[in-house]
Amino acid sequence: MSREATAAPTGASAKARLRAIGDVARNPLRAAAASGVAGGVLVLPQAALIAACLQRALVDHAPPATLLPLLLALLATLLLRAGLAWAGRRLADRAVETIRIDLRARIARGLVARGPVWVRSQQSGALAERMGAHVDALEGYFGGFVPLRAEVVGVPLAILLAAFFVDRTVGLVLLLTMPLVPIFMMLVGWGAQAASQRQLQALTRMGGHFADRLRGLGLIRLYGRGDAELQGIRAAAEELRVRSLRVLRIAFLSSAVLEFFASLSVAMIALYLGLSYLGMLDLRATPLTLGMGVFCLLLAPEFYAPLRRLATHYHDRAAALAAMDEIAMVLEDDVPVVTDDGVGTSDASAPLVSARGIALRHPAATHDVLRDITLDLGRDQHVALTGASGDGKSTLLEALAGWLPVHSGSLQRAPGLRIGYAPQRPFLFAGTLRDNLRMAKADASDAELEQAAEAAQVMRFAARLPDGLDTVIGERGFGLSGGEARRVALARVFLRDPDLLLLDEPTAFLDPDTEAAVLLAILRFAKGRGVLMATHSDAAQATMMQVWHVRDGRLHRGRHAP
Ligand SMILES: Nc1ncnc2c1ncn2[C@@H]1O[C@H](COP(=O)(O)OP(=O)(O)OP(=O)(O)O)[C@@H](O)[C@H]1O
Repeated sequence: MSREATAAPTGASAKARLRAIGDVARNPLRAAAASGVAGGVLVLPQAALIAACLQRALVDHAPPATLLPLLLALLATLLLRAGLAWAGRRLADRAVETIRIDLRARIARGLVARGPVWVRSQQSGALAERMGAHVDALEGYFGGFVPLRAEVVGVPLAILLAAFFVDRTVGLVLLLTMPLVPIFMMLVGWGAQAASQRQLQALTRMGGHFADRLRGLGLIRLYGRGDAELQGIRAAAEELRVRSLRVLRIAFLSSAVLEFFASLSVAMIALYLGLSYLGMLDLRATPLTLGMGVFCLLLAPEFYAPLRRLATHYHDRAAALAAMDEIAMVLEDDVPVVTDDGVGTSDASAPLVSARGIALRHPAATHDVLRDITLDLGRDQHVALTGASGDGKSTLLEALAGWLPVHSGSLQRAPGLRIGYAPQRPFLFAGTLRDNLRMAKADASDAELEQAAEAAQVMRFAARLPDGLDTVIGERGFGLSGGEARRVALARVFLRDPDLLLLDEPTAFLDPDTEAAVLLAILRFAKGRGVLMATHSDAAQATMMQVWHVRDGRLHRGRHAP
């Protein structure tokens, strides 16, 4: 039997999750970082070659032809650096694309695993934001920040060593100013993550708000609420603007801090070199040549260049951490899992589903809709489920179908059980009726589709449509009546060839004639299968062997067929 069990949330931090997500593109990310470091270190020969050219041309007065090899080597270095930068960019882009695709797939799997009841409890616009804008918010982190991390360590270290080698004072200035930069960046970064999180939450809220209002546009017009709703959208957009500006302010501040320290230390080096040339400062054992000075001056800004680039991506890290917290809500990792405990039996008399003392509660609700439900449903057991509106019939069907995890107790299903569930509000996609039916069985032949449509009385209305089953219907079944949409859902159940049919008011909205035909089709199809049918219809109840009632949160057994 399969059993529903709740997996403990992993509770992983956003940082650990980001690391795990980056694992799918570990190699391109490493290669991008390596080309960044190589390109950065090449600044040493580049500066050395420029310095040597100037020394020979201006101080040694060497003939121009002798400079040619140096100039060619310089050109080769520049080309190599450009090539490495291009390759690094390509690799980082490829890594970002891989991560994006993988993450979106994981979010989709998370949504599927959480089930339609959970998804229904969320704002669809907010979910779309998590899949769209929030995933895109990781681009700057993986495409910019991550490859730069290695560069920030490797390149300044190489430059520092070279500077010490040429002039100890210059090396010392670089060494002393270096720690100031990360310290200030960290101070700024503390506020950045919280601000990014608030910005993303505002974005989620606005997306959710907007998508909801768009869907209910007809209703908004009907009740003349257009202006009031516009105010709501304006307020959500204003909140987003304020929070985005706060994030930008922090980003600019961190860049300004860095620029300040970088400029200050370059100025200190320039001052030291100038004073040395003028003979006003003498800290060296040997005289300072023009080439040495140029080399140091060229290297000084390059020393801070990776850090400056990292600073521009520093708020990307904060944004990525904030986005990760939002995305984690819909990832697959923390979803209750259905495990197979292997106690099932192929015995035809064994129940298809078996519940022991289950309590059912909707996500975010504070009380159980149903409690202490114990039931077995076997093959050839046909049960009508009745009860007052809102007493929990649909809730029980959703739990048996696996859409709603049980709150407590145990629910077991026979291994490999095929369930056909026709919900009260079936979801129909924009497309042809035929496409909508084929969802239940992708490889169904046209004959199979037509047979299922005929049995579920879909052909009664489809035959009158201009293109029959090839008629295009709108999103959520636009263009079909409530009764017609339910018959499409029933045809899907027939196509699925299930062991257990869970039908939620399949004959609601139908005229007595069509209802009788639908009930007959269900009965014919139900042979050798289990059926639980929620219904308010006396005619539907009369066709079932047993009637179960839900009342006051409990299940009561009723009539048995003779
Ligand atoms: N997503 C949800 N969150 C919180 N409560 C919910 C949610 N969905 C349904 N409920 C509540 O659960 C209770 C049972 O609802 P359910 O749809 O199962 O009733 P029902 O017996 O099928 O009603 P009907 O005959 O009108 O279809 C109702 O009080 C309803 O308000």
